[in-house]
Amino acid sequence: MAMLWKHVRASSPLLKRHVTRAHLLSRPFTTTEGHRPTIVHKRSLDILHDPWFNKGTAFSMTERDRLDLRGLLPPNVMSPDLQIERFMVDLKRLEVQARDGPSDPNALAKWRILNRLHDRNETMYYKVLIAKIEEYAPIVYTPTVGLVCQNYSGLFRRPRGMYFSAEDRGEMMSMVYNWPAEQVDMIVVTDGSRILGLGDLGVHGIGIAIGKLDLYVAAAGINPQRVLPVMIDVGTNNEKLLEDPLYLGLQQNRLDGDDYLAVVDEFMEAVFTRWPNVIVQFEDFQSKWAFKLLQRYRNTYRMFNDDVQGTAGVAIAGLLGAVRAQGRPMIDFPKQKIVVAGAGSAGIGVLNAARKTMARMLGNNEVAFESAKRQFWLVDAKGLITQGRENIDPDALPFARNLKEMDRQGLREGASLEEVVKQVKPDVLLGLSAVGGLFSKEVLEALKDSTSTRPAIFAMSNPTKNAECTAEEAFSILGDNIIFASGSPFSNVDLGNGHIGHCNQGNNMYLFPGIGLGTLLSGARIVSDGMLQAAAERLATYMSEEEVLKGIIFPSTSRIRDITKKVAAAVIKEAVEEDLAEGYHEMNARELQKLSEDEIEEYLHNNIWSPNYPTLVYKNE
Ligand SMILES: NC(=O)C1=CN([C@@H]2O[C@H](COP(=O)(O)OP(=O)(O)OC[C@H]3O[C@@H](n4cnc5c(N)ncnc54)[C@H](O)[C@@H]3O)[C@@H](O)[C@H]2O)C=CC1
Ligand SMILES: CC(=O)C(=O)O
Ligand SMILES: [Mg+2]
Repeated sequence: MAMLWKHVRASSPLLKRHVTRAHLLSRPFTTTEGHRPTIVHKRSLDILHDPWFNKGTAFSMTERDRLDLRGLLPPNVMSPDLQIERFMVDLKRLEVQARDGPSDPNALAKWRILNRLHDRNETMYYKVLIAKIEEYAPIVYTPTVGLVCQNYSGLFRRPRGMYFSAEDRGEMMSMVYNWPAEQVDMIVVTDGSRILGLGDLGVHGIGIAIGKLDLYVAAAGINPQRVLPVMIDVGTNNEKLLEDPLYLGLQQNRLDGDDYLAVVDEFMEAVFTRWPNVIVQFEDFQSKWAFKLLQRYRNTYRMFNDDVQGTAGVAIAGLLGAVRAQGRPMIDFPKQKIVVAGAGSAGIGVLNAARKTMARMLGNNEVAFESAKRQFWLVDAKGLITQGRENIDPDALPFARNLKEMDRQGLREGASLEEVVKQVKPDVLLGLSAVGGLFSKEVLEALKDSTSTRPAIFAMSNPTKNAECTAEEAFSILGDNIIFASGSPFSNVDLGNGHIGHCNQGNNMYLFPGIGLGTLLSGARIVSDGMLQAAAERLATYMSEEEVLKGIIFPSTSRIRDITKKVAAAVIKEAVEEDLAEGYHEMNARELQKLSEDEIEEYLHNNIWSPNYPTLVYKNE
């Protein structure tokens, strides 16, 4: 974020007056929209160079006069729509020879064009993104964001977000005031240690935090002036980066143990001191720290881990959708046999949530919880995990299979994925391994013997090249009577017999924006398990019976604003029911409790940011 913004403030003073409930519902709290003007303390070129306020050729003549802009822009005043049309001509030129979206060879060039727009005019950038989210989510988010992080030292132009490094110990509490915004609603923080399935990308991983926050703005309508991408740079263990003279981060090995914790603790204290109501989303931390940090902070701060908790919710929704797609009721979920490849933060997060969901359906008692774990077979880099595994990871231990039981199934410690699929004949094969092609021809062939009437394949690893299999591979080997979902988007597959294999995108993008928005507008003290469960259940019931039977278990990204609102409403309701909601701005806890479901929707509708240019008025500071 350009430092020249530092002394600029958008102020929209809240009028002190008696506030009625109807007024609370109807009045947007976000600053830059609606009819009230936005006060700015700069003029002339400074405005044009400020992406928060710049409108480019859309400045009206009166505004040009008022802000000393006359003569600094070409004379033709353009409507926002025409402005976008002109921008699109440039962007579309690249698509002439493009293949399908996800494997688009021009994806990086498109990202550059969009990023330049982001740098000069945020309102227009988000207008484009929201209008064409299906087309540009794969550019600003997975898969292209992975490529961006891998090439970040060359792509880096203007800084965006904040960097807290191991060198900043003792300074973070004051550094946090260098950020120009008085209010920050959402932080996405990473330490760059496991970016998508691409491993340790060090400081270049900030691209993932930027991409996730783009979705917060586009899907959840969080005001872009109140989001903050953060990189915690504790070094990197990536040998290439350690030796690369162009690397932008600290060239030292990652801090570990208490030294590492001290840096993250200091960061959390600093941001919550300046912005006590902020929500912090942890993103792409290596599994080793993902669980520990979640346990360390989740009962004290408003935070959640997207890879552990967001992914779990999306997977639960997808797994329940797969049951419905077999023409069975969701309550049959505890009968599903599920093989999971990948025992990292994402895989274990999914398993814990799936086990709890099954246990709830089976009576919600200790016996149900114990028996539910028998539905899962967990395979990692060393094969099937059993109680015979040496130095077993404590997070995987609850899912380690009993050796005698496995013997009866013809399996052993370390059995290969193919062997496991052959013996178990699972209903679901779910990959969160980060290994592209792991669901090989042999593994998919073995799945043909599944006892399910409609087996499901979730190749959830990102970006596209890390997907466990492609849609084409799954449908060509198993035919169209399957459910297919992937973390990064694939195009539907034409099976040549008049049948189309439907591709779902199974990505935490369907939940994290709604979890964040619901937490923000409820003012929940923490992000509880109940709130996460409510979010997942809302996503699970979003698709109609007819869609699910066609194999469509997740909405298309073009519906992301709608699903996000529904998820946020479910989160608010749950936060109120659990007595965690402390309210947001003028909507206090008591008022929140009185809202009906319709009123919650209205409250949400009125408090989400839309990309419209506000009228700007200059005032001396
Ligand atoms: N679709 C989505 O919404 C999400 C997808 N992911 C993806 O999940 C992947 C994994 O993420 P994490 O769990 O955090 O990573 P991680 O690195 O902690 O875990 C990877 C796991 O895969 C296992 N593995 C490696 N090779 C294997 C093999 N040949 N067979 C079976 N297992 C193998 C490892 O032993 C490890 O347990 C990443 O690609 C990430 O992009 C993560 C979060 C959300
Ligand atoms: C989607 C996501 O959060 C990941 O692949 O890590
Ligand atoms: Mg992630």
